[in-house]
Amino acid sequence: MEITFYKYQGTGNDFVMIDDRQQLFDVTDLGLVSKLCDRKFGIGADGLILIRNHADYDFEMIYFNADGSQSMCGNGARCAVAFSAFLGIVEEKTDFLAIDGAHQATLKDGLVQLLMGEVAGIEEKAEDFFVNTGSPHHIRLVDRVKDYPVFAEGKSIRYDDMYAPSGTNVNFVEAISPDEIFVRTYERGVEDETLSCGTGVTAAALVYGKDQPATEIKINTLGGKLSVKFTSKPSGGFSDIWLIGPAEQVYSGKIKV
Ligand SMILES: N[C@@H](CCC[C@H](N)C(=O)O)C(=O)O
Repeated sequence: MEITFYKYQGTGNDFVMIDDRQQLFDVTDLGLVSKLCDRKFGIGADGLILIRNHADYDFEMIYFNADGSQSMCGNGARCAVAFSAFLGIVEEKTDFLAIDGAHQATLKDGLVQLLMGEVAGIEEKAEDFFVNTGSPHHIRLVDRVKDYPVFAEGKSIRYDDMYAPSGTNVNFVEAISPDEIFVRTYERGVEDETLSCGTGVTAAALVYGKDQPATEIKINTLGGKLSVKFTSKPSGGFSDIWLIGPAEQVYSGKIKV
């Protein structure tokens, strides 16, 4: 059998995208997901996304990490919006469904603005923080993040007993100015540092932004620039959280499986 795929990237977080409106992809075949995401034996990607029809939404995004596990993916969702526009399913605005619920998004000139789910609050974890932005994120503020041992420290926190059994993603954040940060992320399910993580930078922006007057934080990642806008609630939670950044088709092809 051959599968037609499209490869997308959003600030270097890369995804195999499949138009699965015919529902031909076996979502229980996690070995196939891992194989397609394998950088040596498959196409190679941080994750795989299926676009399916949904009765109440423009489309449904089904996201898998490279190891076949599932969670919400912010950069993947931005790429799914761009891919759905490419397929002619949506134009400049969309309402779609993901694993964590309904999302709105707009697409203009290759830039996708994605409305994230509301965040109930930020948990303190000793000197660090934990936020769920659709996926779980541990946040640590550090100096000189470019020199930080992201893989070693990220892996150790990801597997710490406090997050067992499901684990967490881990973000290391350096303050650049009152409205700008640099974020590096160790991703659960990829089990490595990725060039950018959308739900991760969103969590980092909320943790950093809660102590700043700014309501929009500019984000630098190894894969490019994003920004996050939000409204703080008196309860300590956040609403109207927008993740903004580019999403691009890189190539398309067919793979024998
Ligand atoms: N890269 C994603 C996050 C994907 C999910 C994560 N690895 C998890 O399992 O929680 C993003 O852009 O948000």
